[in-house]
Amino acid sequence: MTEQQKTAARVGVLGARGRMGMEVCKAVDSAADLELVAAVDQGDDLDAVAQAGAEVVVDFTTPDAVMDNLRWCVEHGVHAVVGTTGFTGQRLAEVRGWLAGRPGVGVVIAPNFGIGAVLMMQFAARAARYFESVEIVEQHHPRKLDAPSGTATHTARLIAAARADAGLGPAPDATRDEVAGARGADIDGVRVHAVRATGLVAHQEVLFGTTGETLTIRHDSYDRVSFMPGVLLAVREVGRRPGLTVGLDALLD
Ligand SMILES: NC(=O)c1ccc[n+]([C@@H]2O[C@H](COP(=O)([O-])OP(=O)(O)OC[C@H]3O[C@@H](n4cnc5c(N)ncnc54)[C@H](O)[C@@H]3O)[C@@H](O)[C@H]2O)c1
Ligand SMILES: O=C(O)C1=N[C@H](C(=O)O)CCC1
Repeated sequence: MTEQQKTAARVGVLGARGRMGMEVCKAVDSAADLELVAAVDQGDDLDAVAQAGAEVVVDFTTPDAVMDNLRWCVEHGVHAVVGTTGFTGQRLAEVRGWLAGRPGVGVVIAPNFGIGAVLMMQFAARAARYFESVEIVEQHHPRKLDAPSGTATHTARLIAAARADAGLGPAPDATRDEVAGARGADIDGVRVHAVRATGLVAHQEVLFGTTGETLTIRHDSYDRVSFMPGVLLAVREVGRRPGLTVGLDALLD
């Protein structure tokens, strides 16, 4: 074992055989200051993570699995970086409840670890107050289990909060006859349309409109490697941030 390995942070990956998990294993393996000590997937025993002495766990599993995994991490004093989607306000409150009993443990949950995607969400939140209309179109690969995406849901919530702060009412929409779903999902009053097509990875457009002009903010992840700088940043930072951090914004600043 080299001197560097002795001081490297010990990382476990959950969902290690999945699309994101495999990419995370490669990224951790290639980082001189991190050591991949456990790669766990469905059916494997989580105790392998404890036995390997993991200090940080990265979870890219499924919305059905992630809460049990996260609870296990908090109970075992292991910091967690979570990219898995499906986090409602209720789920976040539950995680905060677990963390209250383990004040030294840090958890970072981010709907999108792409730096460009984080900026796209920030730009959208900043623009929201100036436009009476807004809709989100997210586009992903067809093997994605959830719709709309976690990123689109998070963006819609940020926009809705900014609109409420600015005293904006509902966006104008005269639709009277609708084939179910034609106007997309309603997330806190913001319409979100989900496209699934082979060849796509992860893409999102936020379309704003007001009299005489529109503004489109678009982000594209063409490769899952785009998420890795954000994931590694969170892995390095999570132990210095006890409690729950939602989104990558605080870590970038
Ligand atoms: N935050 C981000 O930047 C970001 C980026 C891409 C994907 N995601 C999200 O990450 C999640 C995974 O995406 P993916 O494309 O890698 O999916 P995937 O289906 O390729 O991988 C999920 C893996 O988790 C495994 N798994 C299921 N239950 C498990 C359990 N209990 N313990 C351990 N492993 C388990 C599956 O067997 C599979 O290998 C999704 O929720 C997706 O939306 C987030
Ligand atoms: O490929 C996925 O699945 C992705 N999920 C996240 C989401 O739902 O927002 C992030 C982008 C990729």
